[in-house]
Amino acid sequence: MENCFLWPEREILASLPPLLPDDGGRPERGRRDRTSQSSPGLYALNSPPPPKFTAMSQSLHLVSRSPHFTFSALSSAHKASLLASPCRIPASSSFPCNGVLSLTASISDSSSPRVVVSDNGSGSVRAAAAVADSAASAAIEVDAVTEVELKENGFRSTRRTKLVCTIGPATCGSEQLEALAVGGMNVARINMCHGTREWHKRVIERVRKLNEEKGYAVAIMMDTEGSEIHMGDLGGASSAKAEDGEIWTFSVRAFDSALPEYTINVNYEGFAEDVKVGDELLVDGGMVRFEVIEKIGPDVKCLCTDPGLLLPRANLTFWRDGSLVRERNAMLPTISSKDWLDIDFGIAEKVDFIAISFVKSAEVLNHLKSYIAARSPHGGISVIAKIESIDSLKNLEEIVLASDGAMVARGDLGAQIPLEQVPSAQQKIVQVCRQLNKPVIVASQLLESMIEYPTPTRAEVADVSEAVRQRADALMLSGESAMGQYPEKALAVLRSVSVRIEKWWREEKRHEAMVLPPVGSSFSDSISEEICISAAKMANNLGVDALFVYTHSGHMASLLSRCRPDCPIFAFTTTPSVRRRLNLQWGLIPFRLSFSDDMENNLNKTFSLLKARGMIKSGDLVIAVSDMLQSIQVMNVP
Ligand SMILES: Nc1ncnc2c1ncn2[C@@H]1O[C@H](COP(=O)(O)OP(=O)(O)O)[C@@H](O)[C@H]1O
Ligand SMILES: C=C(OP(=O)(O)O)C(=O)O
Ligand SMILES: [K+]
Ligand SMILES: [Mg+2]
Repeated sequence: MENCFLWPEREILASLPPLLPDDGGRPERGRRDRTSQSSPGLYALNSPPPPKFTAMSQSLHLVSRSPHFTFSALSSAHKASLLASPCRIPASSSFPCNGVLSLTASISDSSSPRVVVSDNGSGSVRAAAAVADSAASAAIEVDAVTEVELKENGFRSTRRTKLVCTIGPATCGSEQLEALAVGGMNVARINMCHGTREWHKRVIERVRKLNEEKGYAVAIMMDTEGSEIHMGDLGGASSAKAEDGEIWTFSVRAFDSALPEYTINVNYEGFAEDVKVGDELLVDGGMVRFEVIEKIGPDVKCLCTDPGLLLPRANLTFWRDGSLVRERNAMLPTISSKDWLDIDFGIAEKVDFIAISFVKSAEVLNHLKSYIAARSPHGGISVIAKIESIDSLKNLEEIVLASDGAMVARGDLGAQIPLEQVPSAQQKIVQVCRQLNKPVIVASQLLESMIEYPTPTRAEVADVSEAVRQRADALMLSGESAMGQYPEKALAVLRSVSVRIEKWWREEKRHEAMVLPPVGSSFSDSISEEICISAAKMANNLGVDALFVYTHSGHMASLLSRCRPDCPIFAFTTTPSVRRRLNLQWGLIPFRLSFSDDMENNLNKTFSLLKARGMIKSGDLVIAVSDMLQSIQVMNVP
């Protein structure tokens, strides 16, 4: 028994190179390879399923003849409601006929099986594949980096956790951007708190050009500045050192000429009125601390009590008797007039995501979404709510519900609540997002030391691991990629830690039993949810190689992603912008593909296109779902 534990342990050590641009590790074996698994030790540890393979192929054939198969994929609650009220299925729904009877009828109609369990040699399949082959115009687009990763590692070991990189002076050039794309960046974030719109526009253009010319699908996220209180630009200096015992002046005056020595500009006009003598002033959530000792008109004199480096535009908070002071600054609008101009810029540039800083309630998100909808009718922009204030924690559920996704913005959050409360807040936010089916990004200081050093601390690796283990959709780099010395190395660490922890977690089979409450508002939505939950469960139980989802809006893909299945999810969508936005969601490999309502045709076309590119092979076991036809199909790739 001990050996069984030693073997995989050794494999882990052997395949874990030191901070390793390589995703480390061997390909996880596909379903068919498992039968030839030569090392029984792995299975002794993992305790899954040599017997399952034989049982599985038998049950597949059995299942193909069972008219109840699709039906049993629905939960008993929905079965009951389907039976009780067939007329609730809207006539416009994508069911082939109306209501429940058609569901059973179509299943028992063997010429048009809704549950297709491969009969690989079937002439009709081959003929259809030939048709698909000849339709060479129907090309398929997938991220060039993902394609290489799929081919090299086998698709069961592709990375499920998505990676967001903040672009700054260290990474704004085309070559640096390309290096990040190659390194696995799924989303490039631009922070409107820094730089000019022209600067950001050039970054967007470079990313788009790389996507077009090199076949990447990097999405763009624009992050608003928000109405936070922050310091000015330090008169052009890249930083300033504040030493213990020094007295600095924080002023709301506009200085025409150079800043006087030991003077800091503050962007919030009410600052001098709001602070009181004795308050504690925190720069960047405590990286430097001051005590307010005197107020003289617009100037506030402060004594440095914790020395440190002041960075341009660093965030400021002030505390009284151990609590954050939120006086009039709490009344500042979430979206400032400058933010609205930035949002107009984002809409004009067709960014994929707009992240809103310091969200306090759902109201502002609803307002913004209607603003965007009126100006960008194609609906190509998702709104991400940054959870980084006390108010956003108080109103977490309504905010997440009103958003298209959320960010655990730990930088500012840690300046607004005690640091020791940040981990539980993170866990809660990740969980709420998962339950409400919204993608969630864990951000800030994941690899902070890598701004200066080429290797992360062990504690940072543990922090990244925890976010991956919580199954957050995405991890984000801030200063590490924007202005650090080792942006690519930092990205490589996120990548290798993600892949390693995901694999470990699958092998350990310690999947959390998270209850996924219904999120749909219509009956048709509920059916989609149940189908996805069932398909994901089947995929795990049968050990399938991939889930395929055909989706116009991306919704069905996100429902599958929410289930966090063991196998990757190939998400096919017709729209490039949907494809880019799916890049933020856990486990999804987005493809652009034009497809029809004819699922059999879609599948055959997909199989032949993916086979031609060496991304799947005959015999791979696939489960397919779609938002055109509410069905689950199980088949081997012909
Ligand atoms: N567009 C930019 N131009 C210049 N510096 C930037 C830019 N974006 C980010 N940075 C630098 O990277 C650091 C980390 O980025 P980020 O976390 O997004 O901002 P912040 O520190 O203001 O929260 C910033 O403090 C800033 O020094
Ligand atoms: C991501 C964050 O926001 P920003 O970097 O814009 O301050 C944060 O506060 O953690
Ligand atoms: K910001
Ligand atoms: Mg912030």
